[in-house]
Amino acid sequence: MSSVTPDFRLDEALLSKVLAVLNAHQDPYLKQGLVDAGMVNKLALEGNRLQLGLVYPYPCQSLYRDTVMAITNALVAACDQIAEVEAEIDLQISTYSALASIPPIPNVKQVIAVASGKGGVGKSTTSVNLALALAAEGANVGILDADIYGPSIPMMLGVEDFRPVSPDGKHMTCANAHGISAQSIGFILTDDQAAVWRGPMAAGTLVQLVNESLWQDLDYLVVDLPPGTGDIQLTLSQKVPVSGAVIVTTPQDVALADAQKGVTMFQKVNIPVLGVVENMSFYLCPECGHKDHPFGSHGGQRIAERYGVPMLGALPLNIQIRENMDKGTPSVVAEPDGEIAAIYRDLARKVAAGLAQQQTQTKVSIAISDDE
Ligand SMILES: Nc1ncnc2c1ncn2[C@@H]1O[C@H](COP(=O)(O)OP(=O)(O)OP(=O)(O)O)[C@@H](O)[C@H]1O
Repeated sequence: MSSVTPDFRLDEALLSKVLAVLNAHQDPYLKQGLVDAGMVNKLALEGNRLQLGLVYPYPCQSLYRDTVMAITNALVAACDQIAEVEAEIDLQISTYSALASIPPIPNVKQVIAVASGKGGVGKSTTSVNLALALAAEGANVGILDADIYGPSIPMMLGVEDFRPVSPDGKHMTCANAHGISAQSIGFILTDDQAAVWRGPMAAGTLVQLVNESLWQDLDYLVVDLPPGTGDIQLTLSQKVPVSGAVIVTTPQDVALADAQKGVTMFQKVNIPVLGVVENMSFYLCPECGHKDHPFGSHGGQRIAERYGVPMLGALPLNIQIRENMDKGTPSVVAEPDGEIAAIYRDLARKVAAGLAQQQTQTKVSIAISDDE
């Protein structure tokens, strides 16, 4: 997956042993050994310390430490010459659009469209938490609120008062919230003004918002589409260089029927569907811990199976998700170590791993010796 030429400075016998150990370590999201995934780009021995360079094509920095620990233990056990491992980990994400005919957005490597067939299923909630989870895993992220008839992202990110300015008379600044950039039609228009727009006008304005915002070197731009599978969604998917789409649904039959339309819409325009998120999937009674399925069960899984796309995750119906949103601090930042944040981060890693790319962003150095 990495385009970097590997720099291996070990003698042949040690090199083959080390590569075998590294390839026996499966990346949980790419489902490949580290060597087969093209992630090993540097190997050198200094005394009994192995210097290891790893390149990730998707953000997962919360897993780095455990990965390095597991690799270190395996290498130390298998190779007498190695007593410790010093790992340097890069994140490289490359520019990619599913439709080669659409030029890339300046400063944006990949665009993830988040869609739902039906309104109110939690599409914006998912978009915001997905964007924040990608950022928490080490990526530079922006979010575009394209939900023209109900722009809720300014409120969800606690930046309702932001008003864009245009330093060059051509582009608009974005809001910064919890470490991500955000742009919304809600920063510019009142709800009443946007609600009366007809499809073509709305779609045109949204394409303008995508292209004329001052994005700052984004790895991912998450686009929160309006609900439905009509003209706006179609125009956006044909005019914006989308890399992949995520479909949000609840387990209810009516939502599922609409979600299926969403999957087929993207498949028709050759945009890969990265998977389905089932929101409000279950309810855990805070008193007795009983798990209930108020909207039915396994609907998202059925859609995923029918269309051959991954099931990305299931979020509970949980009052804290709504309360955190209403306060402008989504669960991923309000309770970063909580169970909800963990589900969103897993979802983010699955989405990003599904997109597969490269370009150096961050460098993290972790050194673990065998006496830890
Ligand atoms: N898993 C959840 N548990 C509890 N409340 C949730 C959950 N997901 C979303 N909500 C709440 O449900 C409401 C609708 O969510 P959201 O605005 O994300 O839906 P949407 O699909 O984007 O809606 P629209 O179609 O209007 O754009 C919000 O008040 C949100 O806080």
